[in-house]
Amino acid sequence: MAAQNLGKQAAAIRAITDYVKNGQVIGIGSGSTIVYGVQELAKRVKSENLSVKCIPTSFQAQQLIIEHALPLTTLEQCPVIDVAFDGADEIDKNLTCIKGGGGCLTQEKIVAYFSRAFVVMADSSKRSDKLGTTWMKGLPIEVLPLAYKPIQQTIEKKYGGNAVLRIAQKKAGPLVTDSGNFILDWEFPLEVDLTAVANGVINIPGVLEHGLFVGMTECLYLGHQDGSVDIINKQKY
Ligand SMILES: O=C(CO)[C@H](O)[C@H](O)COP(=O)(O)O
Repeated sequence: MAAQNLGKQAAAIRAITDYVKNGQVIGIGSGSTIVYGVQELAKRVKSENLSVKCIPTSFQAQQLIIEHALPLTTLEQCPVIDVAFDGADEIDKNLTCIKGGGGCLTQEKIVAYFSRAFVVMADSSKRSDKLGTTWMKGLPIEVLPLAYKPIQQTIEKKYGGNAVLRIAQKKAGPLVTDSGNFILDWEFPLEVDLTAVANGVINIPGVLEHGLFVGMTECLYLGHQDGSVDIINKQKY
């Protein structure tokens, strides 16, 4: 297994071990790290005969839940989630995350927000002293397709940087999210107050969500390639 994947797996196993309890409603994030989390969850559900319900944050997450024969539910049926697990693209010391590298940020943020605990699992390469220095692909912003151009121009004019329309792979044209929208990856100037700007960006009509998760993470599990895991709680900061 690649070194980075060892870190992802170690973090995911430890997070699932610590947080999952019988009877919980569990949010399932998206990306490659959560795959290890779902594998571990399925193992525990089987071996301990746990009764849980899972809420997906994407089509990928829904498929993972189904493939592992875990019970699938919806926010309509279970509007309060006990714990949501997800990966991240970059995380700073305040446990603020950039998410959305996989294009699922809006559903991910909804599920995280309505969870009693939002737990991030990541390999150690995701840790950063300053957001934007290890994840160089920009802050993902989900927008309504009809408004992408004026939103792009407004962000660049008002806040600087480049808001790049994410292009699909193996399909001509832009990437279309699970909710039928476009993503602008905003390569922001490092000197901006990212939280303040993200709060401004969200008020532009046609912007649905951005991938900055501020004050949401209860606990970060950061896995290293030797199998060790740092557990970093919100209270530490
Ligand atoms: O935000 C996400 C998807 O929208 C993912 O959680 C993020 O991209 C991390 O992915 P990975 O676990 O593959 O590193």
